[in-house]
Amino acid sequence: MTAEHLRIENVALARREDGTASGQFAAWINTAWEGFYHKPATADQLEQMLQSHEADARVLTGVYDDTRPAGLVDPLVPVATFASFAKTLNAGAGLLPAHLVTLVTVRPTHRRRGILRELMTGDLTRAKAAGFPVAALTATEATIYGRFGFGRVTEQQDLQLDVRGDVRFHAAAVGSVVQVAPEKLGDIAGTLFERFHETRRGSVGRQESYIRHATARWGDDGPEPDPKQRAAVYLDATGEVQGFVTYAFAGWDPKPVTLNVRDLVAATEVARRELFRFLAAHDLVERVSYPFAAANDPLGWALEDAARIGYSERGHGLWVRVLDVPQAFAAREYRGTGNFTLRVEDPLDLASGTYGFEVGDGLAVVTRLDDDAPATVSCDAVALGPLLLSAAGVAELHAAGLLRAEGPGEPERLGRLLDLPGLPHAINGF
Ligand SMILES: CC(=O)SCCNC(=O)CCNC(=O)[C@H](O)C(C)(C)COP(=O)(O)OP(=O)(O)OC[C@H]1O[C@@H](n2cnc3c(N)ncnc32)[C@H](O)[C@@H]1OP(=O)(O)O
Repeated sequence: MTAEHLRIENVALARREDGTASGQFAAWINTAWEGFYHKPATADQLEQMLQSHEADARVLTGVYDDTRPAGLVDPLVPVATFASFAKTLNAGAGLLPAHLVTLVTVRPTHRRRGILRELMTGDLTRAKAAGFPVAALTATEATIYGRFGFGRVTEQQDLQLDVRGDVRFHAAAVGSVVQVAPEKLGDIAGTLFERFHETRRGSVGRQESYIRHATARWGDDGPEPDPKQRAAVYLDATGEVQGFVTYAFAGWDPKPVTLNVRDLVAATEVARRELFRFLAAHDLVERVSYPFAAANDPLGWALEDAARIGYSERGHGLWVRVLDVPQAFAAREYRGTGNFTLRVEDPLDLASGTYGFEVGDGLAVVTRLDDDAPATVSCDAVALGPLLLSAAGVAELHAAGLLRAEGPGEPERLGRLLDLPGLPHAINGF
């Protein structure tokens, strides 16, 4: 529990009479930025942040410590920040309303006193009451959020493509790539992402900042225009736009000379391949670096020489917390026909219970049973995210100790119902 002198307050997305961001909003943003070691926001940046927060309809929470000496500290400055907003998660057979958590910071003077625990517990409880079947976040450190029932569902890594010489692809080029001014991506970027999002298991909806980045109104250094950014779109043989990429030259000093992809969204695998072919065709550049590669990126199969690809910065991507088991697991795909009973133990008591699954025709009917109904398999809340998105096979989750199956051969039988081809993947963070 936080101490009595700490106040938890909702921070309004408010403006002063002159239209600029309110002092409380400004102090909240600057505290959150300080938590991630950014410089304080300029007035223009604050306005950008306010607009994007309004577009996302974000809910901001600040924690205030009134015992700090008033002469030394502006009382509007929080000691902790926490934000959430609503998007969707592609669970495989449908898009689930998803409660997204972001900008969690606690000042060093107040850390490890239970502030995060209190904020997260209250927030997830309210999200469940509001009807969200899942919550999600992208984490700075892997060891923080499992205790709150978030399980890792995607991996992401930097892909480095060696583009020295002639990069050869198995398939002949199709369609065409057109270089465009980034501002032309205004409508295209959102539409293409929605097409990707509707088809890719594990994808999570994008916040407003992605459009601002795509159009170079925001750059790598924050919410301000970035003239370094370039853009291109891919058109298929019928002339329909099927993908876009934004990228920037990293300069002549870092070696190898690198082109950094900032965003690449393709509605088809062919569009993705052709955008990489375009990137690989840049003269004077030795390497193309792409930051959102999946654990087993398909680009390797497109190249005659897969050894041109290297990976670095392998890390966790999206973390998912199931809040409502029947609703979440009804939006997932299944295989075969059969049934099983799952018991969930949840330290926050949000998803606890025993659930019956009747699987058939690629879907499942999931119902809550009496808590003491016999279970064929049991797990803690932290395993629900990976199980929901089939981020690992049942046998792997069982061997990892995340799933406990009650009989010989049970993991294999459940795997035949639950294991899906391919891995979930998300191409954004928040
Ligand atoms: C979704 C996002 O925004 S990800 C970004 C998270 N923020 C950051 O990384 C910025 C820098 N770090 C911080 O601001 C803080 O240290 C936070 C937010 C990570 C933790 O806040 P605190 O208030 O200190 O956490 P709190 O005291 O509530 O700890 C809750 C639990 O998490 C654990 N914990 C807290 N921080 C960490 C950590 N960095 N690594 C591992 N465990 C942690 C605590 O041990 C505690 O465990 P327990 O309750 O099971 O015994």
